[in-house]
Amino acid sequence: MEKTPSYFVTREAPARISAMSRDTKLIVVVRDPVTRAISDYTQTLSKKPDIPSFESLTFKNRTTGLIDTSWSAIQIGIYAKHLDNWLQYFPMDQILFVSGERLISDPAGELGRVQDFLGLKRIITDKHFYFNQTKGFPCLKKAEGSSKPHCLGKTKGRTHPNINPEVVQRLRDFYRPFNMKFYQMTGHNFGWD
Ligand SMILES: Nc1ncnc2c1ncn2[C@@H]1O[C@H](COP(=O)(O)OS(=O)(=O)O)[C@@H](OP(=O)(O)O)[C@H]1O
Repeated sequence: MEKTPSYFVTREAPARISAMSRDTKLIVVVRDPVTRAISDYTQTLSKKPDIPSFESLTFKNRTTGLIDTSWSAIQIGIYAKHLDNWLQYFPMDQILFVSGERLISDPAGELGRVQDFLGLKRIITDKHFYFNQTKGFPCLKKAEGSSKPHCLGKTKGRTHPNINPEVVQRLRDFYRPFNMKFYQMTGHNFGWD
């Protein structure tokens, strides 16, 4: 498996994948774009501790509240815009949007949707997961080819920095219309607003 959020937001990706096979099934994990942006920033911060604050990168102009939509952490969360681009090449029924929130609260349920979408028998169920209190996330009871439990690594599920609540609110307001459009396009309310 090869995965990166870059595919979803790269303009040329749908045409290229369609040229390989028009029957490709596409799976995209989406989460609240505000949390996503903070998660993205947290990842960059872990590699480059000297970067400016989240708050200062968010705005083109802090006084007017103008958001810097060219900052990739913010740009990636404008899901409706990216989906528009994919729909030029693929029908909606070839794209599955997995809820990042439900992947944590109900991993078996969300993987059930993935298995159905791929036309697979539902092999992965509730029985395969347990909630690991230390990790704070669901983990596999048995990893593939092993009898031991397995959680994702340290780079998944990092603690996010505290962000100024006014900045978070401004971002919520910014994303709301794009989220609404995304819910309409997918026929699914992800519950971010
Ligand atoms: N079971 C389980 N364990 C740990 N983490 C989990 C799990 N399910 C979902 N997540 C969320 O996955 C987020 C990181 O995955 P990504 O796909 O964004 O990582 S990456 O972009 O490929 O590096 C990661 O985001 P952060 O919390 O911001 O680190 C998690 O919230």
